[in-house]
Amino acid sequence: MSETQAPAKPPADENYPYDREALRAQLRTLEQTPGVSKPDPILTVERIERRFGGMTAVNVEHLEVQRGAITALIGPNGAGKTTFFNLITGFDQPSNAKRLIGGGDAQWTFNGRTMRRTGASQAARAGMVRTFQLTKALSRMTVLQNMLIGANNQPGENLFVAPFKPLWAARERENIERAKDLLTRFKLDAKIDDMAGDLSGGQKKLLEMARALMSNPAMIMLDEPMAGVNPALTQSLLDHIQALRDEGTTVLFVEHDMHMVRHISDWVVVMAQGEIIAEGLPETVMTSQAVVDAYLGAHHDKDLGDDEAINTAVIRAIETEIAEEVEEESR
Ligand SMILES: Nc1ncnc2c1ncn2[C@@H]1O[C@H](COP(=O)(O)OP(=O)(O)OP(=O)(O)O)[C@@H](O)[C@H]1O
Repeated sequence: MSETQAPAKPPADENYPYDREALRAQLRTLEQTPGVSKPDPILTVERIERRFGGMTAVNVEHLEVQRGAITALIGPNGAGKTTFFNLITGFDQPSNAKRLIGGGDAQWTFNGRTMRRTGASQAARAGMVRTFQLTKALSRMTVLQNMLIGANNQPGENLFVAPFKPLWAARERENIERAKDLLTRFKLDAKIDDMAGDLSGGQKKLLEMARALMSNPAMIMLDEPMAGVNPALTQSLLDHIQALRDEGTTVLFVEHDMHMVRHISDWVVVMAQGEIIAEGLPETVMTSQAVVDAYLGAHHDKDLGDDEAINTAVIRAIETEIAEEVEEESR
């Protein structure tokens, strides 16, 4: 699909009015408290827990993600954001998962479908795909081969289709066409036959995003899309994310870059020590006392070394915000 072509709406969202301002106006009326109900949630999470030994990495009581919005999930290092992503997309299982005998009561509903112990490929088929903090482009495969892995109607996966060449050949052609359209859109078409390992860090991020879109998901979950991306590609990534939302894809992303969070998100969810501690509009939530305490509290007894540079930037961003707010109030 070229940038000028009308985008195909995901079928799951055909009734959603993709009007950003109307959506934002709706969100502005919501109470800014953890677990607040959304007008039209695509994802609703109930009581999901993940413990590693004696440590609770995730303990989310209730969270709703608004359909058609860009929601940022932020929080200090170790807050549980990636683990939460892993649980929701079936890359990990909750410690309180429902089992036949015993087990807990973790449950989440995606697009009207109840998920409990769903595997990653089932989650992707349900319309929920994710990217990873460290890009997972398969470096010894070409860019096109990487894209084809992202298609969820791979002919070889289906035992009934695989023996019938005309059927799978048609699907293969369809997938290649879609891959080419997406690569054009992400300006990677010239690299189609290159090895993925030869792409720059930023291009690998774009490839991962493009690959995730091969299955035309209703929701894309991006884990730190900006990490390691050079400034030249930053704007292009931001534009792509906004374009996805404008086409009706729900976006949930984890990010440490506060500029990006403020710039593109419609709603912000804040995690600390595994729990959702705040939710709200990007312009206000980051100045809430609970959020400031979570960021500063997580590090008050710690020497911030070089490897904590990202985190330090987050803290600085929040401190600047507070200073600006105090200055404004004193005027
Ligand atoms: N496989 C694992 N085994 C043991 N502990 C784990 C495992 N995965 C995550 N943890 C721990 O769970 C907690 C939450 O980690 P997680 O990576 O989800 O946080 P995060 O908010 O994504 O952090 P960051 O912003 O640094 O990526 C951390 O204390 C981490 O050390």
